[in-house]
Amino acid sequence: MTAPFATLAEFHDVLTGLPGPDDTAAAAARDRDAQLTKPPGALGRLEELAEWYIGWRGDPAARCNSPQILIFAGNHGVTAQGVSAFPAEVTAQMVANFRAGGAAINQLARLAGATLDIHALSLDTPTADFTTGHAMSEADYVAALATGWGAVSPEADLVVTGEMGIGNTTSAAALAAALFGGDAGSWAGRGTGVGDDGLSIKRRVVEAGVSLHGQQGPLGLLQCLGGRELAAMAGAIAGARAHRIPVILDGFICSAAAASLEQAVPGALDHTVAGHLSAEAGHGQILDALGKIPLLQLGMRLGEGSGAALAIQILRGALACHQDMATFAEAGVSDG
Ligand SMILES: Cc1cc2ncn([C@H]3O[C@H](COP(=O)(O)O)[C@@H](O)[C@H]3O)c2cc1C
Ligand SMILES: O=C(O)c1cccnc1
Repeated sequence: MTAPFATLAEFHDVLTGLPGPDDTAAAAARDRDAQLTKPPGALGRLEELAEWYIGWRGDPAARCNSPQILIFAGNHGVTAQGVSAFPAEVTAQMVANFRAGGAAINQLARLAGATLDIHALSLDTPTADFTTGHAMSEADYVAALATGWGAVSPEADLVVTGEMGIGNTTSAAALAAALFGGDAGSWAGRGTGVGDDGLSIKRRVVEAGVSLHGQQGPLGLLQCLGGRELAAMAGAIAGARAHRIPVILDGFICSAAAASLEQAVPGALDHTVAGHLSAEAGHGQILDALGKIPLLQLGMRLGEGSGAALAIQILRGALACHQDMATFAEAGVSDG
């Protein structure tokens, strides 16, 4: 679908006007849950997950049959400062690997029966180094938001947003630091595995980025400190909501990009859940600030949408129980 915005101001307006959940469908889900053959609350978070999903789909009989995993790839000028354990060429090499089926996300997408769409965003033109200027011009930024928005398939019933971009944990750390405050350097983690020297550089880079751009508003911060793949994830998260498609967020980078939306328009992430808690330092702080409790905690720190892809099965478990369990009346089980 073509994006209904051509400027950042228009994107902000669109974000403000996106639909909310269907309270009637959510109430029907709550009502049915109370009749299912289990003690009240015994399925724990699966119960709220089913109600959340059904509310956003607006359909009491909703199932998750057609998940779509989107991977956006971008390159970062800031890598020249030595912030990653891997060279920038790896971004394009991994895009080729995704297309050939050889990455972790290919295996997890196949298991989930999800479509996997790869969008490489101007890999030959890295963003500008955010310690000296805006990472993206407004035109580049809006184009990336629009790519994300347009990548969402209206036929999907769930979206997972993932990314690939060497250097993007530095970008995400700077964005989170600027959005949430605190000691800027402490938002930097080891990413692909930088040593102590690399981590010191990262901390200084994050501090420099925050001191240069920290006065921007949330969507301006995504332009100044983010990357094309972060902007595209944000655009896809917003675009999914326009179709009433719930979203499972992935790790640190995805959550930082998503947080810009929530800071710009509170409630903008209500149609999302956190798929997992990444091992990257700072992810827990972002999720706490967003009020999101991750579904999984597996010590993963990969990105690519991998943690969120695994969480699809948790959502399916919630919906299978909700839709297919017998009620007390149907099964002839005495209720409490
Ligand atoms: C082979 C390989 C596959 C990956 N898949 C995801 N990432 C992850 O690591 C990168 C971020 O870490 P940093 O900021 O330290 O560069 C991103 O591309 C992210 O998706 C990968 C990284 C590598 C090396
Ligand atoms: O949590 C993530 O998204 C992450 C962490 C480290 C490296 N790449 C991605």
